[in-house]
Amino acid sequence: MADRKYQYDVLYIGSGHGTDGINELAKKGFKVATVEAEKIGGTCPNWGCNAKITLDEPIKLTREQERMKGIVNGQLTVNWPANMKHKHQVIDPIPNSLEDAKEGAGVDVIHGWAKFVDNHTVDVDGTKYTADKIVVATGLHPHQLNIKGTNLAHTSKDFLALDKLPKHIAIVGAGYVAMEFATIANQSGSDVTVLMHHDQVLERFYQPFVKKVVADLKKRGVKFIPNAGVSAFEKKNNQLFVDYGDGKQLPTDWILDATGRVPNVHHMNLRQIGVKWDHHGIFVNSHLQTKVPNIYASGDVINSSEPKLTPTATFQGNYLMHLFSGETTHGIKYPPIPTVVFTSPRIAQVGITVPHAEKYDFDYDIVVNDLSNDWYRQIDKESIAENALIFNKHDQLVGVTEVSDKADDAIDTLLPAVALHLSKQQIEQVVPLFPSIAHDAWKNL
Ligand SMILES: Cc1cc2nc3c(=O)[nH]c(=O)nc-3n(C[C@H](O)[C@H](O)[C@H](O)COP(=O)(O)OP(=O)(O)OC[C@H]3O[C@@H](n4cnc5c(N)ncnc54)[C@H](O)[C@@H]3O)c2cc1C
Ligand SMILES: NC(=O)c1ccc[n+]([C@@H]2O[C@H](COP(=O)([O-])OP(=O)(O)OC[C@H]3O[C@@H](n4cnc5c(N)ncnc54)[C@H](O)[C@@H]3O)[C@@H](O)[C@H]2O)c1
Repeated sequence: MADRKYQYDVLYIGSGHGTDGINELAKKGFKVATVEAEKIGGTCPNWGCNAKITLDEPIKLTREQERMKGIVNGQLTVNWPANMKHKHQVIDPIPNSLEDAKEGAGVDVIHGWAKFVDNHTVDVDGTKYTADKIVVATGLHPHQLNIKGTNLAHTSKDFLALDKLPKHIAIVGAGYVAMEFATIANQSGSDVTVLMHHDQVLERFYQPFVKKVVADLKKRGVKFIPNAGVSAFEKKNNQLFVDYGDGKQLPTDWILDATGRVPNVHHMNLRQIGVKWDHHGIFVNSHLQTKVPNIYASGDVINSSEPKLTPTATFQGNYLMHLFSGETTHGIKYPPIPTVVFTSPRIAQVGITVPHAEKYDFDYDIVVNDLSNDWYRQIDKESIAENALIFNKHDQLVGVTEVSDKADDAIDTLLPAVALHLSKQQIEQVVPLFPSIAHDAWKNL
């Protein structure tokens, strides 16, 4: 532990998943604090994963009921205000309960905006705190298009707090946020148009699977405009317009700018104290150390090729806890990080991707399975259900991608095989219960 020349052994800026491990560090006897400018817990619980998945639950249910039509009678519809009320009931208590848990573990929770005074001192709204080590875990904020009328557009955070669902929503971008929110809004009764930058949706995902999801959304009335070239947002007589293409205008009631997220690195004096960053985030070495040796970074704010997701942030936060407590001196070594787009059906993947396996086809075998014929998928009539399994030359599963209503669970189930490089013999020793998604997923290996 550090000498007490500083108030804290470790001070974290931010309180999201990039700071996971902080409670354990406190329980190990370290003096630690977290500074949070907004809500305790950061993006994921308050205006990211948890908030979104709460709104998505009724969407999932209506889709399932639709498939079971004639067996389950009636027509389910989503009541948006009730769905939003339920989201508030589930999500709003989270910051307080996280704060209680932190304080219970011995973490000091400081509310306010942190900026560096020097490499051991942080100023929070006029009060100074000193620490031996400081972790910058400040995350990202939504990118805003630099075009005329940009202030007329809203962010993912605004969507997740909409009291009333607009009749028409224009979504700019075709990534995670665009596709998940297009699914939720469309199924809740809104008319949705997606304005794409190029001609690909979810460009980092296996395109044959993405195309199935897009075709399904189109059937449900979502419109996609490729290569839209959005140039301005306007308001005339209470009506909003998106200017795109060559003089075209899309009338709309609400605009969602879903063009990505950018690092929270400004107004903190990072450059002044020597921490280096660019528009992808803060540069760190394999110990998550910035150019200033006692200052570290964790979570989305890091400039890294790892996906900017909660599991990555949690892994980094826990790594720092082990590093600071002397339990490791090694650099961080990432396991395969899974990811899922919560459309309906979902698209999930982990490990080696299909395009990579196709490019290096001498190293890999790709097995594509149409899962819609599996009896287990037939029970709830999944018609879009396919996976691609990627094996290396030792017959070990090294990557999976799946499109289906159960893709998230199926990928999670197969994670140990991918992460631990299980052999065929080891896989035979895993006996999932039956019937289950785990059994269905493991039987194809
Ligand atoms: C709409 C949406 C849906 C998502 N869904 C998923 C999902 O389903 N699954 C998934 O894995 N990931 C999802 N993500 C991504 C996930 O939320 C992030 O990867 C994760 O929250 C990153 O955690 P973090 O701690 O790095 O950053 P954050 O959670 O963003 O925390 C950073 C915190 O730092 C605070 N802060 C910033 N600057 C300062 C300062 N100077 N002083 C004090 N505090 C400061 C901020 O207020 C913020 O609370 C989603 C993201 C969004 C936007
Ligand atoms: N399920 C999940 O895990 C999940 C869900 C939501 C968000 N997230 C996280 O949040 C991040 C941000 O999500 P996102 O959807 O905002 O970003 P994204 O990077 O997934 O997608 C951004 C989209 O905006 C488009 N775009 C970029 N510049 C544009 C421009 N000038 N005009 C029009 N379109 C433009 C891109 O082509 C892309 O389609 C994700 O990368 C991910 O890390 C994760």
